[in-house]
Amino acid sequence: MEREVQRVRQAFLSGRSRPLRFRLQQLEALRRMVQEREKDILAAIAADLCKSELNAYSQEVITVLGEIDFMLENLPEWVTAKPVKKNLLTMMDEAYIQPQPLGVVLIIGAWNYPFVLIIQPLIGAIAAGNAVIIKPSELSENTAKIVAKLLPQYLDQDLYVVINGGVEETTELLKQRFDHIFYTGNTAVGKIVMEAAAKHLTPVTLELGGKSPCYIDKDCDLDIVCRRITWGKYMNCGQTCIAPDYILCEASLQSQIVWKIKETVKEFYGENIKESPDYERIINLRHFKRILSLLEGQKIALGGETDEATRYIAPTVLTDVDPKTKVMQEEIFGPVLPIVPVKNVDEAIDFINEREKPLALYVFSHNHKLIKRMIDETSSGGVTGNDVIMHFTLNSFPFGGVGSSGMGAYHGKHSFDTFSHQRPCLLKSLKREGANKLRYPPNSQSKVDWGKFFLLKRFNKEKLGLLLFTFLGIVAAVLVKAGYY
Ligand SMILES: NC(=O)c1ccc[n+]([C@@H]2O[C@H](COP(=O)([O-])OP(=O)(O)OC[C@H]3O[C@@H](n4cnc5c(N)ncnc54)[C@H](O)[C@@H]3O)[C@@H](O)[C@H]2O)c1
Ligand SMILES: CCCCCCCCCCCCCCCC=O
Repeated sequence: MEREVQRVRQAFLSGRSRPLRFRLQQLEALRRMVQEREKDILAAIAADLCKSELNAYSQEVITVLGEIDFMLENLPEWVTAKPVKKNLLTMMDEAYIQPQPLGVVLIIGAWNYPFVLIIQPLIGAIAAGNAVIIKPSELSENTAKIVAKLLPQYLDQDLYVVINGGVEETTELLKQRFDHIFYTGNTAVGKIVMEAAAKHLTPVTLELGGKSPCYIDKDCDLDIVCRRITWGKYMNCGQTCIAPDYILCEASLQSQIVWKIKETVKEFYGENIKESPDYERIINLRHFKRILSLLEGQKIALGGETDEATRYIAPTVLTDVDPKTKVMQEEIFGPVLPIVPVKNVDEAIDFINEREKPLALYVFSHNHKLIKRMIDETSSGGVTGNDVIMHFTLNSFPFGGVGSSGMGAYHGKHSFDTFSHQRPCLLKSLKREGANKLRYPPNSQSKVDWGKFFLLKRFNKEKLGLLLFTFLGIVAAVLVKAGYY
């Protein structure tokens, strides 16, 4: 492992990942890979998650292709040095910020969207000029294998390396020194990653999870609300980091919500959900059993049917859920939707604020002021009003969590920034030494007064007179030199 990381570091130190032309060429090669090997990639995702190729394409490949196009279009502008405002002490100098690559980056992916969750950060890391080691999730083994097979056929083989394996390999990998670690997965492992990173003072981006609430106000169109929630909750069989985890609403709305979700489930997946190409399965038996255990003692208002052999769990809704029960203590990450009755929006806000900060928050209402209030008085990684999931699709947004749902963010320019160091560069001349005397010892009150003037723009009357006098002297000298006198 150590030798592998060394090999990637040597490739980075060769400097070839830095030129803009190289980065663009690698991103174009990555796009070619996705387009030419689309069938293989879709088949691998399908095998891992029992997902139709159409769904794999629209949930993963579209995002990847959109991100590459966006980078190719904007990267030439992002890599350029940006001049900054100067103060009176540096007004004659060159001052700019130069984004530079961090070095060797480790990307650790999760299994639930196994392709996009490693390739989207990879795009950002390449765009910023880094070398990258990618560790796909071992739970989505087909995607892990195809990525390890394809990447070396299209990208620089020493700069971008895939290492496959399980907990043992990841643990070994985390002992090495990286310049940044980008981890996607659960919060418990996030802590392990951060602890390992701390040993080398390596900065981390942690894309974690949590329970994303969904508040439904009584002033809204319940047909539309339930259609949108059904889409976001049962997509990928509920195994989406930003899926609505639970609903908060007035108790009287529950029966209508259940009825409308039931109708929508029928509309989306047909009478026989098991036969639907649009309904996925739980990733493995451990997660299947974990989700089933969340149903114990609950009032099942819809669904609840399961099949262990195929790891099928029907779209399920629970009503009158007690917040103290297990289903409300951990992220569900499956097709189970609890409804927790609250009296009003005040109680909903308190409910959210008494818990860990979620990755996403959803609010449904005709009342724009209520949505704004919910945003102002709570905290979450991202928010979508009157819909779910959709903020993920906008690459002008930073995507990430806050508090226990994560730290740092990516997508579009935010990925470029995450994998770059914003290096301040000040270029002075070796001339004009007279002006520098001000900061050299021995110090004096007069020097401090001039320092206050130059840096804080604060001056006393005496200094103002002197300054005016100096200024008039300079003007007179210029006029004399120009031949006016
Ligand atoms: N914020 C996001 O963008 C995002 C996206 C997807 C999933 N998630 C979250 O991830 C969670 C689901 O993913 P998961 O954690 O089950 O995925 P997972 O089991 O695939 O684990 C994620 C990665 O961590 C590694 N890992 C697991 N145990 C480890 C250990 N003990 N030491 C070191 N590395 C270890 C795995 O090899 C894998 O690469 C959910 O909480 C979900 O909300 C977040
Ligand atoms: C054919 C129509 C395209 C619709 C686009 C909808 C995109 C949904 C993307 C969902 C991906 C969510 C990934 C979240 C990562 C965390 O788990």
